[in-house]
Amino acid sequence: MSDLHTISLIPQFPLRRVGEELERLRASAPLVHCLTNEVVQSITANVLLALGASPAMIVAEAEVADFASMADALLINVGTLYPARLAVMQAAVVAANAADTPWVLDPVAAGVLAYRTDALHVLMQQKPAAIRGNASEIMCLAGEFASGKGVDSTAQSASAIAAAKRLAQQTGAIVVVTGEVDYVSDGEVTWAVPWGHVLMTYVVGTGCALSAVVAAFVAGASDRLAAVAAACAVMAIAGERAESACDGPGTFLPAFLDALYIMQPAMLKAADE
Ligand SMILES: Nc1ncnc2c1ncn2[C@@H]1O[C@H](COP(=O)(O)OP(=O)(O)O)[C@@H](O)[C@H]1O
Ligand SMILES: Cc1ncsc1CCOP(=O)(O)O
Ligand SMILES: [Mg+2]
Repeated sequence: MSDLHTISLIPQFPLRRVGEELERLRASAPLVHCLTNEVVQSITANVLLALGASPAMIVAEAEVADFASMADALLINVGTLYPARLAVMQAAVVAANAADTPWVLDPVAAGVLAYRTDALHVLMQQKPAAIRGNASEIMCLAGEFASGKGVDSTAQSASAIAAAKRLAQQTGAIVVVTGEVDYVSDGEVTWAVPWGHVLMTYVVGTGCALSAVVAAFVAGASDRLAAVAAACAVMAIAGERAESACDGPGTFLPAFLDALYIMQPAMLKAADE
């Protein structure tokens, strides 16, 4: 089947379900343990707070296992990986799995460098609830010969749909490949999440912050596929609204945080009626 035919058959995730999932997140205000890179600490915490979740960046080796056990979800982002950080991430993942804390993997720059790619191949076998990456990253983890331009993708998300499905089947995780359209798959069912704006790629950390939002939505979710798709939709819709209220990257970020904060579940639910 051609790629174009496959894409045309992928249904759009319904706004009604986005509203329901956002309502659930706001009611539970999940505590999200973030082990992420230095570049995006602030945008990640601010995005989670604007949405109604509680971020905490607990990084000490002596504390991560305990905190991963008490958090509602854990984020592992390898953007600025080095040996001590990897050891801390491994300890957090083991503790999260022991405590049934769902965790999300952001494979920043998978395929670009051997050290992080090898580490990611180990991490992805440790039962992440979700994996969120751009097209180059997802294709690499799925076993294709792919390499981005540093942390950025050199491929379109549509060209990584088959890779996302395969990676979901291999790992048991919900897999998201982001780009102009995000695709979210459990290996059987795949949703398309449109909206968004290219200006989101001119502000560092929108992808990393999305992975933290995926963790927040996965916390306590009874339908993980829907939770992850809703996370993507909320970010994309906020990106689109922020673009229409800003002049460029500098004013995008505050407008984006405002759009997340004022997003109303009831309006999303009514939009499908
Ligand atoms: N061309 C685009 N048009 C609309 N939204 C986009 C576009 N590219 C990326 N996005 C959005 O930006 C966010 C970050 O995605 P992406 O740039 O793929 O991740 P990363 O920053 O990890 O490379 C996602 O919410 C995605 O939907
Ligand atoms: C620029 C950079 N360098 C290492 S991690 C990082 C942030 C990447 O953020 P994102 O994947 O959200 O674009
Ligand atoms: Mg990224």
